[in-house]
Formats: sequence, structure tokens, C-alpha cells
Amino acid sequence: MTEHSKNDIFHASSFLQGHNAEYVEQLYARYAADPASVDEAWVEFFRQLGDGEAEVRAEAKGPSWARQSGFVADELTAALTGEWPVEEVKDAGKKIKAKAREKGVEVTDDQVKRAVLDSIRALMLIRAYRIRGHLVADLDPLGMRDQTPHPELDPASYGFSEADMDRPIFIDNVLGLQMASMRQILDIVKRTYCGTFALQYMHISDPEQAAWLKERIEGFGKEIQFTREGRRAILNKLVEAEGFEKFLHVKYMGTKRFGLDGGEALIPAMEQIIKRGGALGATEVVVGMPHRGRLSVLANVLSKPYRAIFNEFQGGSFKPDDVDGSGDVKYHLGASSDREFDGNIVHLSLTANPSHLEAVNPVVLGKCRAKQDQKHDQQRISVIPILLHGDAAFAGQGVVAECFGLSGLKGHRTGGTIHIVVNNQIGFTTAPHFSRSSPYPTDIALMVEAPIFHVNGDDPEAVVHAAKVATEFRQKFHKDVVIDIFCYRRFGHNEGDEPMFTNPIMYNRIKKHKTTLALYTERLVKDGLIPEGEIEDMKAAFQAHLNDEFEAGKEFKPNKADWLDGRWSHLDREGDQYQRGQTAISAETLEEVGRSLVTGPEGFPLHKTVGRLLEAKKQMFETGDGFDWATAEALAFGSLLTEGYPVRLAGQDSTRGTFSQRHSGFINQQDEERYYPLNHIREGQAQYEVIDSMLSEYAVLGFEYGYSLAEPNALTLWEAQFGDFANGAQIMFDQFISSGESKWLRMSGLVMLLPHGFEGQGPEHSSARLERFLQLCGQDNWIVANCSTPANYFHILRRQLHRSFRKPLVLMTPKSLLRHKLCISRKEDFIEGSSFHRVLWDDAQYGNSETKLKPDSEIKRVVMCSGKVYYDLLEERDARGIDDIYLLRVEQFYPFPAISLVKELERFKEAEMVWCQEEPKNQGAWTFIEPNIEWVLTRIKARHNRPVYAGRAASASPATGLASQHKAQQAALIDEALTIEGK
Ligand SMILES: Cc1ncc(C[n+]2csc(CCOP(=O)(O)OP(=O)(O)O)c2C)c(N)n1
Ligand SMILES: [Mg+2]
Repeated sequence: MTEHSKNDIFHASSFLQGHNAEYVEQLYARYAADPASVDEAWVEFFRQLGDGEAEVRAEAKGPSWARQSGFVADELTAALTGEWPVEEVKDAGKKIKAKAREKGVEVTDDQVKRAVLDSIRALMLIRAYRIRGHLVADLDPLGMRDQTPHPELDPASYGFSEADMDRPIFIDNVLGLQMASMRQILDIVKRTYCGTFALQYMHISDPEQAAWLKERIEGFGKEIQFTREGRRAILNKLVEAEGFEKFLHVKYMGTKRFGLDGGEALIPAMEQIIKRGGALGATEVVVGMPHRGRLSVLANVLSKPYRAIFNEFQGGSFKPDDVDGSGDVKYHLGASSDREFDGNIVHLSLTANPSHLEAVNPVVLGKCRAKQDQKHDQQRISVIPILLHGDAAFAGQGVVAECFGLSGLKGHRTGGTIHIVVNNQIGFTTAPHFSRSSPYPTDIALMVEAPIFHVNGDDPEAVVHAAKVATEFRQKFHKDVVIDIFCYRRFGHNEGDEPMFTNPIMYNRIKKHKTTLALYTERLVKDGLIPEGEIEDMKAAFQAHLNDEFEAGKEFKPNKADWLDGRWSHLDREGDQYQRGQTAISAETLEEVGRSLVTGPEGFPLHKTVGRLLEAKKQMFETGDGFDWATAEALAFGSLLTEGYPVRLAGQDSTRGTFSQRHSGFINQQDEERYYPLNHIREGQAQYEVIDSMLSEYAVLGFEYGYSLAEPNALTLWEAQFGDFANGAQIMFDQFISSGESKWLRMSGLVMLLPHGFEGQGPEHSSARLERFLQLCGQDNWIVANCSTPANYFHILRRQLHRSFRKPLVLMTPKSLLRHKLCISRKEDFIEGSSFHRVLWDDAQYGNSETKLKPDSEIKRVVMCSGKVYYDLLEERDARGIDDIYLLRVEQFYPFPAISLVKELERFKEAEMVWCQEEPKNQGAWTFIEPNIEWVLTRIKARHNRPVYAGRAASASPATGLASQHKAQQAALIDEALTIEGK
């Protein structure tokens, strides 16, 4: 083939993707004129016609493409395989004619050509429907969607006029038929792809998945069919969904409930997922959802008693009176229950969430992952996550994309989420063309090649069918699926809102539009399934039931808060925050963990530097001294593992550690296999999982928080690459981690490791914004700490699991201290007799410093500080030979160690009190700690009853980017802290 013709074909192929019929003509003409020059062109051509991307990419040669595309002429196939000498190809027409003649039919050249063209064009049209049929499908109950006919779906674009509609066309079993007329073909593809059920799947490159979906919906006998009972069940659910909202509308007119009116088909769809999921191995479903329809889901899917909901409307609480907690509005609350379908029991839970749309998604996924891990379910079919979304939020909130990003990753996958978009075609007051750039709100799901079922919410059977196929797909392929329920919102955004201000055209239509239930009833009456009038009895019976529940709601009292059930039953929410917990380990355990840390498998090809690190570690264990930060961490992890507590650490590059300090997986330098020493401590130990996470903070932190909500008996940690980046996950800190227990009575023992410290790396690699976390402290909601020794880090980690309650731990972690010669601990600091210290004494007091301090009564100044700056102060004080300044470290900021400080500062009643920090004055601990220290000083009646500040001046940015400026500032603040005026 000449270069010239290759180019031609290349261009022609790209035309073909636009289904350019002219190209077909050209190719045919070229073939007829000179078969030898176009044999490869045919190959290209068939490739273009192949069903699905996979075939396009397949390396198989011509015949398979030809067959898959349903091409007609055996002769052409043979030509491509070389079974036929190419010269004979031009006789193909003659052969066809001869074959026809044998059957007594005379066929002209034109007829041969037309038959070939018909086949090719028909297949092109069928493929176009598979790809784009959904664009013109009957999805919008309001009929407002742009329905401009699409040229690729128009038979005329392929040369078929009305006169060509009825002759038979060979389509080689595509659509399940050997032959079909264009009229029949159109009928089938329109019913399959353009009805009230429209599957978008041609973006899926996995051939098995695409073929499964196609098989499931395409061809004869694949129409949506429900049994009588199935249809009645749908009707019943619609009666409940509509009746519940109507009841609330009457009883609590104008009270916010974010009604589902217009999207009622959601309820039978969820039922179907639970039912089908249960039949396919699920025993648990975890749901996350926004405000819209939440009360209906609680009542009609999770079976929360109607009376409990009515009681909340009447001002009642969701929790017993004797339980503390600030509570939350009723449309944010979680719930759980067991449902049974066909003998399969499925436990359902709805995760509590804040207003922040979509923020709950990663939390739900983390919970599911924990539950799957507890069931040792590698396939992840036993627990299904369902996430519900509004159309505007799904398109707009970035965390949605982040969660799709997590969906296929080893450390974060959950076997596929079933997403349901309640696509009411509006977000508050904003119409879709203002709120997204893509045709559908679901287009974000294309990124993971999830199948997307677009369905018309006024055809509940289509919706339930989609739910069924979606669930089957998820259980089979363990992958995300999306159901996009096109519907509408009958009233305003909430019940006090007037939609006519902003959307009069839509709302004028809605006013005239019958409800989903009314339309479905008409359909069932028409089909003779229910007698006319019966629906009124059904509705009345349901309203009567609600009335009884309403009365019962007046007296309803929640008798039990459920936060300490199951895996939490050994815990106590009111535990004393001063508990130390048994955090020391035995010398034997220390040795045992140590052995695993320094030994890889025989002959394991380690990186040279890692080998040296292991040698250094060996030294630590041999001498019982010099334990560094990373080793202390590994000791904490390892000892917990031996006690049966799994450890799960996720963060960017966490296996190695951002600062090359952790190396908790040994990497085989030949094949990159990973060996995790912490998983080889002893038989029967718990598992260590370290995850190099996706480059996200928001979703990954949310996921780990979710994990910790479902698993109190594991150490779950999230690590920021640098503490600064944690602010990308601010919603998680504000809305969930700091306040979740108070709002929703849900404890979490999550640990957040945030590298922090001013080492001259510039504005973005210095500060973890300690001040933000301190500002959120209240009601013992979490622990905020900044440890300065490896051993204290070890103890605070272990303490997470060795107290009778769980609290999130926000930990500033070091960078330069990872390798600081003074930042080391000794064996005694880990074993019996040791524990966590909220405040730490001056090293001179331990004899760890060259300075011999004067007696307490002669100490002139106490410099209090936290974290890395302590070592700067220590080194400088010792260098200057100062002996009347005492350095006191605050290791835990919150809960504030008031009792410990009273005890320590009482020793220095006459001394000046200084708070020294590296952070600018408007940042760091200063504004938090100043009043706290003042309280302590007043309490002990100290001479100086307010602390003095020594640190950087207030600043817009956390740190300077100029190394010289950093040095000067750092030297100045140390000097300020260590200089006593008038001395
Ligand atoms: C992150 C966030 N931004 C803004 C809001 C305020 N808000 C609440 S509902 C809503 C509209 C949501 O529209 P959509 O997602 O389509 O759900 P619908 O209410 O239509 O069911 C907005 C903007 C919010 N709750 N969360
Ligand atoms: Mg909406």
C-alpha cells in the first residue's frame, strides 16, 4: 500500500467516525477499481465498524473485525485472511451473483452493491444509537429537555430514505437478528436506547463489561417487564412516598423538610437495590445522601418509625434526654435498621452528614471499607455503598470526582458505589445551563467508565429496572454505577421557598403535571392490574396509618442512643480525658517488634541506604538507646499489631514517608515487590496496611474518618504530605472530625499526622496551621498535640486504643526532628513504667543537658514552648551557658493540661513566664494558650500572672520564603526568649 493511500484511509477513517456515508461510497468505488491497493483499507474500515473500543484496539486481523461488525460478504472476509488471492476479490460480486443464481434469483451489480452498503450503513446507524441514543431519549417528565434530532441518529444521514425502510438488510445477529428492515432496526434501537430507560455505556473500554451491559438490554425479549406483584410493590412504595410528603405538607406547612415530591421513584429504586443486592450476597448497605427526600428515605426505606420523625417535627430530640450532645437538624441525622427481602436480611445504615453537599461521600466509603475488612471480604460484595446526589451538587462538588478517583485504588476501593442522582433539573434556584458545562450532571462518572442509567422518573418501572441492572453490574464487576433519575421538584427548594421568582416556565409546567403516582396508577388501571378507585382506598389507608403514628409521635421518647453498640460496646463515651491508658510495652515486645523491623526475607535486594538505616536501627535495639522518631512510630504500630489491633495508615507517599524516614515497606530493587516487616512480627498478629494514597486530602481524610467510625479497634491514621495541605480537607475537620461526636454521637479515634515546623522551607512547607485546630477545640471534642520526643509520640499513638473512649487526635509531626541528634528516646521510655506526658520537663532536669540548672527558686524565667523550637532553645541556652531559664514543653494542647501545668509552674512562682513559638503571633498556639496559661498562673498566685510572647510578629503568610530572613527571624525569637532584660 502506498503512503498516499494510507493517508487517504486515515483521513477517511476519521470521517467515518462521523458516519460519513460518502466515505463508504468512496471506499466501495476504490475497492471495485483496484482491490490490491485497498485491502488494508478494508481492514481499517472494519475496525471502524467494530462493536466497542476493545475491538478497535484488538490485534486480531480482518476476519474477526468483519464478523463482529456483521459484515455480509464471506468473500471479502476471505480476501482479508489471504484465503483468497487478492486478484480474485474483484470477482466477489460475481460470486454473490452466482450464489444467488443457484437459488434461482437474478441479482444485478447494483443490487450487490446496495446490499453491501445497506449492511454497512445499518451497522453504523445501530452503533450510533448505542453511543448517542440517550441524547434523544424520553427522559424528562416535564418534556423540557432539548430534543433536537441528532443527525447521527437519522437514517437519512446514512442514505436511507422512506423508500428504503422495508427491504431486508443482513445484520448478522446484531440486535439478535440475521436480517431486519431499517424500519425494524429503528424500532428496536429506539425502544432500547431512546425510551424512558437509556443506558450510556459505549465509553466502557472493558469488553466484558460492555458486552454484559449490551446483552442485558439489547435485542428481543429484553424489554422491561415486571410481574403483577412487582408492579404492585412499586405502586405501594409510591403510595408511601407521595403520601408521606403530603402528610407532612398538611401537618407542618412551611416547615423545612426538603420534600421528595416529584422524585418519588427514588423510593422503589432503593428498595430494588437492597432486594437485588441481598439476593446477590450483600448483607449490609451503607447509604449517604443529601437533604432531598431524606425523611422519606429514613421512613420508607430505613423503616425509621414515622412517630419518631413526627416527634422530631414537634421539637423532640433524636436522643434520650440524659445524653449530651448538641444535636443536629432532622434532615441530617443518620439511622440504621435491618430489612428482610425474600429471606435475605440486609442491615441498612444512613450516615449522618452536614449541610455541605457531597461531603459525606468519602465518609460512607470509608465505613464500607472497614465493614468489608471486618468481614474479610476481598470481593467486596457483602457491603454495598449507595450514594444519593442532587444534580447540581453532583456536577459541582469536587469531592465527587475525588471519590471516583478512589474507587479503583487498592487501598481505598469498596467494590463499586451505586450512585443515584435525583436529577430534578434544578439546584436551589439555578437551572442546569447555569450550573454545569456538561450535557448531564453525571458526566463526571465517565472518568472511571462507569455505566450510566438515565431514566425517566415518571416511569417507575424504568427506574426500578435500572436499579436492578445497576446492582447486578456492581455485584458482578465490583465497579461504580450511576442511576440518573430525571425528575422534577414539585415545590420550592424548601417548603418556604417560591420557585416562581426564578423558574416560572418550569413551574408553570409542574403545576399542570400529574404526580408520578397518578400517572402510574392510570397505567396500571389501563393494564387492568388494579380496579379504578382502589388507589383511593390505598391512599386513605396509608393516611390513616400516618395519623395514628402522628398521635403516637406526641408521646414518643427515644429510649436508647445507639452509638455504643456492637464493636463499640466495650467503650464509654463519658471516659475521663485524664486517663493515661496502658501504653508502655514489655521489653520482650520491644525486642520482638525490633527484630521484625530490621530483618527482611533472606537475600532480599534492599536499596543500599535502606540497608544502612536497618543497621542503624539494629544499633538502637542493641544499645537500648538512640531511638528515633520513625522507629518509635514503628514500635507503636508493631506493638498494637501484636495486641490484635490492626493499623491502617493512608497518606501521600506514606510507605516510604515524605521525608524518607519511614520505609515501612521494603522495596525489592529488582521487581519492586513490597515486603512489610510489620506484617511479619508473629503468627496471628493483626494486619498493617500502609497506603500511598491518591493525591487528595479531602476525600482521603474523609475516607479514613469513615473507616474510624466503623472500626474502633484499629489504629486508623491519615498523614498529610505537609501539614499545610490539610486545609484542602477543611470541611472534614470542621464538619465531621471536630464536631461529629457532639452532633451525631459518633466517636472516632482517627489520628491525623500533620508535618509542621519552621525550617526555612517557605510559606507552604512550614505550618500545619496549628491555630485552626486549636480554635475548634471545645467540650473535649478532640486531642491536639505536638510531641517533641519519639517516646511521647509512641505513647500518644498507643493511647488512642488504650483508653475507654475514642477521640480524634490531631498531631503536629516533625520534619527536621526526624533526624535531630537530641530528638531521641531510650528503651526505658517505652517499657514498663513509662507513659505519655502532657507536659515535658527541661532536659537538664533529666541530666540530658550540659547545663546544670539552678534550684527552682532561683529560676528567673520559664520559657514554655512546644515541638521543634524546644531544641533550638535548648541548644542556644546551653551554648550560652544560661542556668536560670527553665524550658517547659507543652506536648498536648488540648484537652489543655491545666492540672499538670499547675503542678509544674507552682515550682517557679517567682519566675517570668514566656510563651515562645516559631509561628507568627496571629498563628500557632499563642491566642489559644495565652488565656489558658493565665488561668494557671492566677490559680497558683504567681508573681507574673500573664505570659509574655516571644516569637515572630503577626504575618499574612505563615513563613518567609527567603532563607536568610528565616534564619534572622528564628535567631531573633530564640534570643528574645532567652534574654532577660536588665541582666
Ligand atoms: C457545599 C454546599 N454549598 C451550598 C449549599 C447550599 N445548598 C443547599 S441545597 C442546594 C442546591 C442543591 O441542588 P441539587 O444538588 O440539585 O439538589 P436538590 O436540592 O435539587 O435536590 C444548595 C446550593 C450546600 N448545602 N452545600
Ligand atoms: Mg437538583
